[in-house]
Amino acid sequence: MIFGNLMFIQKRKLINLGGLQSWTRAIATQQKFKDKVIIKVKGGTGGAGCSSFGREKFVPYGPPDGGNGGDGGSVYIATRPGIFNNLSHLLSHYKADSGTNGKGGNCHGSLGSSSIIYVPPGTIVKEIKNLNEEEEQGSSYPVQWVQRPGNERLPKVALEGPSFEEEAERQAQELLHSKSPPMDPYPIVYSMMDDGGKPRILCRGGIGGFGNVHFLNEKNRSPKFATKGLKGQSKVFELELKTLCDIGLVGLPNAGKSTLLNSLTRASSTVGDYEFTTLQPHLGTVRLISDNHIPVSFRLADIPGLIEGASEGRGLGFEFLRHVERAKLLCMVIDISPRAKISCTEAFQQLWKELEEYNPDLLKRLSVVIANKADLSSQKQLQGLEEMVFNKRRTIRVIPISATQRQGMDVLLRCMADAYSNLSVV
Ligand SMILES: Nc1nc2c(ncn2[C@@H]2O[C@H](COP(=O)(O)OP(=O)(O)OP(=O)(O)O)[C@@H](O)[C@H]2O)c(=O)[nH]1
Repeated sequence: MIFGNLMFIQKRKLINLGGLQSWTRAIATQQKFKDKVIIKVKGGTGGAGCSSFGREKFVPYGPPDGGNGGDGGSVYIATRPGIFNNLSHLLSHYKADSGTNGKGGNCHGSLGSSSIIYVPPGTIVKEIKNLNEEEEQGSSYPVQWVQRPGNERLPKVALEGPSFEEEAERQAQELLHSKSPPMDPYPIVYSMMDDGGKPRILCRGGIGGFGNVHFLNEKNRSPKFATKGLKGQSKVFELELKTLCDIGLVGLPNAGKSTLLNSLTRASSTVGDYEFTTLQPHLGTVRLISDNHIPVSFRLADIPGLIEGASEGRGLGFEFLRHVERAKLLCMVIDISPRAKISCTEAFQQLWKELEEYNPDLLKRLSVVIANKADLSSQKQLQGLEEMVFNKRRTIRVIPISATQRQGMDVLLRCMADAYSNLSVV
């Protein structure tokens, strides 16, 4: 609690530092954005089998009746679109529940409950380490006993063939192989797409132990041992969000990207009359009905402001361009008001140049140029921009809007939906 208060005071102090005011306010209010995380995942351990014998009135030495232990739960991964925008909600460790032990009277233990890790579509999952690789080597399972076989009293007549211990080990291996799950690919690599949330396995739970009833045979009529449950798989995964959004809004700082995102979606990206208000991408989902009465939905991201020299690492530089690469389509947002630091044609040229220098393929994704702050600008400025865009590529549309006054939104949305639908068809 004291630590919490200190943090709060420190933030207040920072905010009052004159020139840094705007920067710190932005930092203080923005959530963490993570696009790459490493997680450790562990399946649950199987419950132990039970060694017990039936006891009833007039039956003092009944048959073995130890139940099996329950299998440990597994850990799965699935997509959940619209809930998570990035990977910041993930923890560093995930573990499924263990199965419970078997009991006498042939009562089997219950299965450990499995867990599912949810990620946004576009996440790439890679297994980078198998923590129980040594134990999994070879074709035999590492069997552990609740009570070691061979401790029981041996029959008076010497038996031929394998010892109790060897026989029990062979039986346990046979049982485990018959219950073993299908082999998973190694290493696991999944590309998590919007596939209706179908879970995929990360770590399987351990197989539950076998009760003593399984070890009853001609030679050993009273097996006083059972197996312990196996450990669950334990692996380390790297998760990376490759596709951030369907449409990315790119533009110079202060162009009005956040304002536009907030007015088109339910997102609440920080808006401020200063540069670099946005330091991390924010996402929102646009849902609309197309002219053909078909519901269309796409994810829109407000990508932090691009500045001259970003392709050489200036400003948010590579960080910014990495996010741009993850958008399927791009829309440039350009401030066409006379208040803008540079003219709209210069801004367009600068953005074009930076994207081209970083990766010329990015320009192929450009479908719309949004001429924002049209409420403050004259027709002449808009015409100048339209001519320049037309000369660069005829297929790019220029749409004048006012994000604050919500003017021109219908045309813009229709244009975005068309571009997105064409992309989906391809
Ligand atoms: N008059 C007018 N002002 C606008 C319009 N859109 C945005 N603004 C203002 O422009 C300023 C910057 O808006 P933001 O949405 O924070 O700009 P941004 O592009 O997200 O800025 P960065 O976070 O620096 O990249 C704010 O003061 C907005 O109110 C508009 O259509 N008309």
